[in-house]
Amino acid sequence: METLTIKTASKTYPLYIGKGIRFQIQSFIQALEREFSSVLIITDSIVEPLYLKEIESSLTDFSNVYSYVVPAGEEAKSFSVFYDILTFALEKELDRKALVIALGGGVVGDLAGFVAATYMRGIAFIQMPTTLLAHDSSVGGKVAINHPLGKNMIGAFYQPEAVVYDIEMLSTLPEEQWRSGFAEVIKHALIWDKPFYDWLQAEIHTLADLRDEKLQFALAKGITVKAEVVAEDEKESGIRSYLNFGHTLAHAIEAGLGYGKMSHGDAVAIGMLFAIRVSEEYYGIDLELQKFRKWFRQFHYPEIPKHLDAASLLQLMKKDKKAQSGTIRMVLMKQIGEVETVKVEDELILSILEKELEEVQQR
Ligand SMILES: NC(=O)c1ccc[n+]([C@@H]2O[C@H](COP(=O)([O-])OP(=O)(O)OC[C@H]3O[C@@H](n4cnc5c(N)ncnc54)[C@H](O)[C@@H]3O)[C@@H](O)[C@H]2O)c1
Ligand SMILES: O=C(O)C(=O)C[C@@H](O)[C@H](O)[C@H](O)COP(=O)(O)O
Ligand SMILES: [Zn+2]
Repeated sequence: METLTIKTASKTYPLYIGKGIRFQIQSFIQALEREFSSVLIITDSIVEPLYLKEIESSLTDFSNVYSYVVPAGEEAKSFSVFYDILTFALEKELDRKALVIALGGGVVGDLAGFVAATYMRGIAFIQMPTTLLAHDSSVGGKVAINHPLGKNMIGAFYQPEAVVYDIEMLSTLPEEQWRSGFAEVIKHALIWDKPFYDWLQAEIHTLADLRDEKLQFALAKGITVKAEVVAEDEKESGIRSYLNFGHTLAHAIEAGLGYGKMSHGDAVAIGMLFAIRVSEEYYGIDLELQKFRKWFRQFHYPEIPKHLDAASLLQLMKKDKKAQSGTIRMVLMKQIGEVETVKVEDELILSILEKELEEVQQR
């Protein structure tokens, strides 16, 4: 097991990563040296039959352990599910000393974290990520639910007490979730760490290459990038926006298609290629987009859905949280490992979106 330390302006907490460590959850809670009155585990309907009992039975010190199971998938990051969990917590008379455990992927982490952030104005929570993608979502304290008009529009910055990442649980992930999560690993390398990107290029040719030591190495590297960024800028007043590389278009695609129709990571992969293309035009440089496309194709990321329309995507991109006074701000790449967040004219975005859609329609 490795222990990383996540330092932010509001809180410093441990991230434990290793195989089989879910069974040690009780000792990780003891290490917090705090008294908790009860535990509320929030999980989803796919993770529940796989891991919930193991976690419940490992919580040996508590007599009050409650579990709440939400439907699997992005649709659970909704007002109605959020409200139902709060109702459940109130009915069970959870008090301010209750502890929430988010057992699941990014959906459960974001949702349960937002429950913890708002219940009685904030109670403690622990992230127990179960997906590859959640190496990103479980760190840094962005918690949120979606609005039909935009992704993660209602949320908070609220850090967990600890992250317990048992990567043995990734063994049950379906192929498309490995692909989705790997997009955020690539993102972390692209925005911050060229040697890590070179290592990924050299070592990871198919998703099956992400095994054992390579998996833990890649995750620890990705988490380290995220940790370094949020250590400098917890609440996204500056460089934290780099973590949004690829997300301006990704979130527009997710909202435009309807939440859950395309995985977050697939949308981010499309969004990163788009951001690289915009960067080439914006800076007048050659970033060798075709090489990125070729590498991404090896993992079978989808293309931009051809039935989407450029003008509607542009409107959705204007709702992005980085936008200012109706002007889109995107994270663009100058070279691998170096990005910046800049205002981009609608005309440039629209023309590249139109070209992308035309090219996909012709294939
Ligand atoms: N807060 C952040 O900083 C941050 C960062 C990145 C992404 N996100 C958010 O995270 C969400 C995506 O997270 P995700 O990709 O983990 O999606 P997810 O939580 O929906 O999980 C993907 C699927 O895998 C299933 N699953 C989870 N763990 C499993 C396991 N161990 N074995 C088998 N199946 C399992 C889930 O039930 C679900 O069907 C999006 O809502 C995105 O906006 C947040
Ligand atoms: O942690 C961050 O900051 C990120 O931007 C990480 C992203 O991968 C993640 O999808 C995040 O939820 C996006 O945040 P948002 O503010 O654009 O909703
Ligand atoms: Zn993301």
